[in-house]
Amino acid sequence: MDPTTPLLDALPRLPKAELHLHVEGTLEPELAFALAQRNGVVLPYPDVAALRAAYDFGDLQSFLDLYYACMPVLRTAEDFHDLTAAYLERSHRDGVAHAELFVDLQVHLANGIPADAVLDGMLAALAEARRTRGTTGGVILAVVRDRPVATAHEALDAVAHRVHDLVGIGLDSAEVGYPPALFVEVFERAAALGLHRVAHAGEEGPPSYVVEAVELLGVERVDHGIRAVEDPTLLALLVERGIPLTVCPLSNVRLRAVPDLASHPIRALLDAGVAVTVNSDDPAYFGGYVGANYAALVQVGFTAPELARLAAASVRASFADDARKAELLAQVDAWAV
Ligand SMILES: Nc1ncnc2[nH]cnc12
Ligand SMILES: [Zn+2]
Repeated sequence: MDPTTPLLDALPRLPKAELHLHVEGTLEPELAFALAQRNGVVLPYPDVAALRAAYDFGDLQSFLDLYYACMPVLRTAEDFHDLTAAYLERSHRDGVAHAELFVDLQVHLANGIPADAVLDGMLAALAEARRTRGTTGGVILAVVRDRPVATAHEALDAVAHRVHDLVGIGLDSAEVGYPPALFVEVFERAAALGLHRVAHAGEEGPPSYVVEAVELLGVERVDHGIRAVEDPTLLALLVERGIPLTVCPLSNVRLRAVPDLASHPIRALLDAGVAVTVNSDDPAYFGGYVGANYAALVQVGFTAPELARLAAASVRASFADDARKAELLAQVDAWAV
């Protein structure tokens, strides 16, 4: 027997929080075509096989082009419900007990979809998952940084009447050329509305973008953040302030942010004392849900106690309430291979 088999078999029983997950990045090709048919939308690919065959990315932008090309199939609250429900069901099988989902609201608004349809659909699926499986979580409004800043304010305007339905604000999409400094006012507004703050930084962009996200946007977590490894002063800042990174190993390989898993900086980040969590980013596109990301770490030598520490870090870094965190941390503690 492969010596890693018992650990791989036990991984789904390890309770996890998934903190870096784009709901639109869970759109499997089969669902994309089903929704296209339901809504009379034409996808720029003839069939599921052709769409899946296009999943060969050279960098973040080549992925984003395809990701945004699929988004027009999402039109109704039912669509957002079905997408979110499919993710929550799938990730439950990987042991996800708490999930915080990004949504690119600006893009849906630009496609003519009301904010309420997006949120109603997602929240209905989250409520069902809570009722039927005990899964907790929420929605993070992701600011699409390569669209005009005014449209980020419009997205905030569109949800201001129900801001309690969101857990936070984030920052995603094409990174290089769109530094966090451009979004100071948007994040100040979100903070005044009581939202938690996170931002993608240091995925493809330089370590200085991570510094800006921390110092100018006041983020509580950094999404990706892997290029922080290049700057010892920044690493010390992340450790001192206790700012976790939501790392997505398979995403980084698929988008060629790193050459391969063996050279991924996750080990160096952990050795530096940074709080690291493991997440799937856009699992429909990157070859695996969060379980596959943990399993990939097993292949590069991570042990059961190390994976349990990563899961515990994900719970601590989440925006779940203290009682829920304590409950999940006790479950992580009790996990045995
Ligand atoms: N990996 C990623 N980086 C930036 N924006 C994204 N939107 C969806 N996935 C993303
Ligand atoms: Zn992301």
